[in-house]
Amino acid sequence: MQIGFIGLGNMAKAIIGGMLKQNIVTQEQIVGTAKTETTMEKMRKEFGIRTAGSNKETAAGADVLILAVKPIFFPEVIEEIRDEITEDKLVISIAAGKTMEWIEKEFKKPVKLIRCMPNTPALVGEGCTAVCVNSSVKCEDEEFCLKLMGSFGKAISIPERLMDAAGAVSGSSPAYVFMFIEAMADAAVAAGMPRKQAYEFASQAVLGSAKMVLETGIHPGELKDMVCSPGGTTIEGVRVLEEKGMRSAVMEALSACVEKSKKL
Ligand SMILES: NC(=O)C1=CN([C@@H]2O[C@H](COP(=O)(O)OP(=O)(O)OC[C@H]3O[C@@H](n4cnc5c(N)ncnc54)[C@H](O)[C@@H]3O)[C@@H](O)[C@H]2O)C=CC1
Ligand SMILES: O=C(O)[C@@H]1CCC=N1
Repeated sequence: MQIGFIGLGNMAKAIIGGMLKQNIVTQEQIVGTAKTETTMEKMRKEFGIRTAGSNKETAAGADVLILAVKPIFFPEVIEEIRDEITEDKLVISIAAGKTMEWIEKEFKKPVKLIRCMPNTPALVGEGCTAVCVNSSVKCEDEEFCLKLMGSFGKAISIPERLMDAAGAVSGSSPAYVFMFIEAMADAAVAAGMPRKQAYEFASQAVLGSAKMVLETGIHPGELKDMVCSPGGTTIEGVRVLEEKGMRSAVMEALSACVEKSKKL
């Protein structure tokens, strides 16, 4: 089984790093291409994977081909590899916004196609990938894809109409969570804490809170109430967050993300 990557940027790196860490595939099974030789050299050094001389070569040698370039480059990449995509090959797109119907039309022929929306926490085995498939994909291909994407976190099948929402709440949301961690750490630094320690506290609090939601099944609102002692310190912060429109800001941000995805 050869896994090909077209595009070796942030997301491909996270997926490759995650797959190798979990021993789901070996370095010898991964081949990829990027725009520049510098990127490919870095990937060979960092992950020990192979790189090919062209996208065509990567596509030709791959049983499973992951398209990991920016959505805007899809037409030129598909044009380049079209002839190499035989009906036995599984093509996985991780691009935001590009529907399976649009991608298949670009290929100008039926393609065994899976659309995924991963996120960068894949790199540390805590990714979350939304998966949907087209009608050419067999049950065992979908199972295989869920296993592959599940090797570096969770993999969840969803209908394609939810892909834009998945992009916001999962694909993009790590960026918003990192901003939240930075902001909390900045406040701790302002209150005198050394920066390194501030990141440690803020990150562990986010990790622990997320675990509580996932593992206890208790509603996030109830978990919040458990932190707010009557007349205590936390509720003062909650009051300020409500006053500054934190929930609304987050909802507006994710809605903007969904809208942008629909336009890609
Ligand atoms: N970064 C993220 O957190 C996530 C990204 N995605 C999707 O993943 C895809 C890639 O995004 P990033 O990794 O963030 O982008 P990036 O800019 O970090 O990487 C893109 C890669 O594509 C390569 N590339 C560009 N044109 C090429 C061509 N003609 N042939 C071969 N390689 C080419 C570049 O050299 C680079 O290695 C996008 O479609 C994005 O929507 C999906 C989920 C999360
Ligand atoms: O910003 C982007 O377009 C990609 C898609 C999801 C996360 N990053």
